Amino acid sequence: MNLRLTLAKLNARRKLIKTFKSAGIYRTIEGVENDRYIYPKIHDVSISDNFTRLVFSLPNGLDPKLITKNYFAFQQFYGKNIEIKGEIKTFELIVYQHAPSSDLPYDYEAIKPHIDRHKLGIVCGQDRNGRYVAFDLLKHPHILIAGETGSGKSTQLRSILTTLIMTKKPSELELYLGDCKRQEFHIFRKVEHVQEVYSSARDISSMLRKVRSEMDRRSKLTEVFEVSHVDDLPSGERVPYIIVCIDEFVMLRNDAEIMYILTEVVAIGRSLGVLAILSMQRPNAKVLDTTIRANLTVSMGFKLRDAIESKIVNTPNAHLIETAGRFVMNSDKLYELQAPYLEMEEAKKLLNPFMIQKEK
Ligand SMILES: Nc1ncnc2c1ncn2[C@@H]1O[C@H](COP(=O)(O)OP(=O)(O)OP(=O)(O)O)[C@@H](O)[C@H]1O
Repeated sequence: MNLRLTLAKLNARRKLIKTFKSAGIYRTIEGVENDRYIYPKIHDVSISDNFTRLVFSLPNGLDPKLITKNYFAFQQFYGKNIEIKGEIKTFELIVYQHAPSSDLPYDYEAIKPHIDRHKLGIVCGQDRNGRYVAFDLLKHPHILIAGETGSGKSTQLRSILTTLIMTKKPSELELYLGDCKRQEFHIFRKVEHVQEVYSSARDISSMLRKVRSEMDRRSKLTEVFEVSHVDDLPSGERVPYIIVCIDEFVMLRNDAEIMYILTEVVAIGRSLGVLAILSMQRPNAKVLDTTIRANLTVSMGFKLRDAIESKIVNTPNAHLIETAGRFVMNSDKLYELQAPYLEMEEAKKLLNPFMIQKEK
């Protein structure tokens, strides 16, 4: 092996041990004279043109959440362009040479194969290697999208909803949309999948009451047919998935009934095929410090204002993002992704075939 590569690997390994030390990622065994520290074990270091990859595993008994909590320490040592994969014991730290591309025009044909693998595929964006990342909303139910004004969260909502509409039939998916800023969802109003689009708290409240009574009905159906998920109902009883999507839902925080129903949706909706996507500009611990937060299993943190907001949203370092459309996603794993850019006019064109005449 060439000497330069060996040295580079040794350096990367040393830096990782320093990171563990400075972030307190180790187990302490208290001894009579001296305490002993057990650090994670580094199994492999590989270096390619574009990235360095380090694989390590935690000593038994060490809380894996320490890794996500100390994401900043990894960035302090390795720079901003890193990604950490892994869940319980074994993790991969990938240190990239370059930031992800900031130019990713929305391309339905390129996205489709990635979401077709899932029952209810959600397109997220591309990672640094140009790979699309998508997930199944049924497996990771309920999404929080946060970001300050101009960070790209409405564009992301638009791309997620447009993609869902293009991939699912109206008999498979129903959308209930709350547009508190009255800016975003008008383009979906006439789409066949869209049951309702409302802006005022009063209307959104009555829309959510309908969703709740549908949840009650589905709950009874699952009891009668003794199944644990609506997908397992007999074919004659199958129901479409429902997605409740509310842009800037913090504006509704004073409406107790709305918050109550949203809490119910995120707490029990999954097995009933009722899922939520909520967005907010200013993450607010009061609004999120409830059952709602605990049940939103995916967070997408676009540019946030400060470290406190990044912490509330659970997307470390989202406040350090500099580019619109870039975000940190936390769905068990952390990703840094670039969202597809879908302009309003382009979305309208894509939605055109799904428009129907509706009563006012
Ligand atoms: N995925 C993207 N790729 C490149 N540029 C983007 C992307 N998303 C958004 N932008 C740029 O950022 C601008 C603002 O985007 P967007 O309206 O989605 O932000 P926002 O966070 O929803 O802001 P607001 O809360 O004010 O509505 C867009 O007009 C566009 O120029």
